[in-house]
Amino acid sequence: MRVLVFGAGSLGSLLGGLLARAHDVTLVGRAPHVERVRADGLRITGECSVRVEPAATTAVPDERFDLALVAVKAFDTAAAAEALGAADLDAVLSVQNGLDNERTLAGALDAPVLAGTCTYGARLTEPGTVECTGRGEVALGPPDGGESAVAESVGGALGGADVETTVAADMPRRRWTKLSVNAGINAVTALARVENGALVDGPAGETARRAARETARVARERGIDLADGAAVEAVERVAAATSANRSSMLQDVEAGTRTEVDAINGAVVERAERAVPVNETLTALVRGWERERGSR
Ligand SMILES: NC(=O)C1=CN([C@@H]2O[C@H](COP(=O)(O)OP(=O)(O)OC[C@H]3O[C@@H](n4cnc5c(N)ncnc54)[C@H](OP(=O)(O)O)[C@@H]3O)[C@@H](O)[C@H]2O)C=CC1
Ligand SMILES: CC(C)(CO)C(=O)C(=O)O
Repeated sequence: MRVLVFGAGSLGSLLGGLLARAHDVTLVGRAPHVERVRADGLRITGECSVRVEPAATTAVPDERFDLALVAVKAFDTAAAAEALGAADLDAVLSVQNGLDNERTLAGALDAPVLAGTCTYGARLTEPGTVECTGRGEVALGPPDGGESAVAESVGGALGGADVETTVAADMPRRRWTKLSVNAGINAVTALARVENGALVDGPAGETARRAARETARVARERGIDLADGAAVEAVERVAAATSANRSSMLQDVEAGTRTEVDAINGAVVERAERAVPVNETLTALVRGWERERGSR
C-alpha cells in the first residue's frame, strides 16, 4: 500500500515507522524532524526497535495514496483536511483522540473516512527518533459502526505490518469508552500536575471517575450502550496500567502548548442534554489556563 501519514509527530512517526516495514510510507511533518528522517532514516526505540527509511516531506504531495493516516492534534484536523485535498486518496483513517475528527475529515474529503482508537504510546525524543512508550493496538472501523470492505482492507494493511489491529464493528462504543478515559484522566492530571497512577487511590481519583460517569451518561443519551461502571472501570484500568505516564494534557500544560480539551471534555459538554458539571468545570479551568498562557 502507499500510505501518507499526516502529522509525523509522536504517534504519526511511530505508526508510520511501523507501517514502513511493509508499505511505501510518506511522512508529512515539520522540520527538523522531516530533514533528519530524509538524511538518516527514522529510528523507533523503546518497546519496539526499528530503523526504516520512509519518504518525508512538509507538504502533501499531489499523488495517489491508498491510505492517509491522520495523526495531528484535534485542533489541527480542519487544516489537515484542507491540506489532504491536494492528494488523491482511497481511504482516510484518524487515530486521534477526541470525537469530531472523522466528521471534520469527511466533510472536506471525498474518500471514505474510518474512525480509529489507538492505545500505542509514542514520544518524539529528538528529530529522527521516536520512542514507543507502550505497545497497544489500533481498533478501526466505520465511524457509525458496522462493517465495510475499506475497513477490512485498511485493517489488513496495518496487521500485515505487524501493527496490532482490530477491525471493529462497534467503533461508536469504543470511541466513547476512550473518550471517558481521556475525559477522566487528562484534564484532572493536567490540573493536579500528577502522574496517571495518582488517580488510582489518590484524592483526585473521584473527580476522574465522575467525569467518566458523566461521559458515559452523555453516550447513552446518544444511543450508545456504555454503562457508568464500564467507563469507570476503563479509567481505573488505564490509570493503573499507565501509572508512571504523564498524560498528554499534562505534558501540553508543562510545555505551555495548547491542549485537546475542546475535543475531549469540551466535546462531552457540547453534546450533553443535561448539566455535566465536572466536565464543564474541567473544560473551563483548562481553557482558562490556555487563555492565560496565550496558547488558545
Ligand atoms: N502520542 C501518543 O502516545 C498518542 C497520541 N494520540 C492522539 O494522537 C494525536 C497526535 O498526538 P501526538 O502524536 O502526541 O501529537 P504531536 O504533537 O506529537 O504530533 C502531531 C504533529 O503533527 C504536526 N503537524 C500539525 N499540523 C501540521 C501540518 N499542517 N503540516 C505538517 N505537520 C503538522 C505537528 O507539528 P506542530 O506541533 O509544529 O504543529 C506535530 O509534529 C492526538 O489526537 C493524540 O491525542 C492517541 C494515542 C496515543
Ligand atoms: C490513555 C492516556 C490517558 C495515557 O496517558 C492518554 O491517552 C493520554 O495521555 O492522552
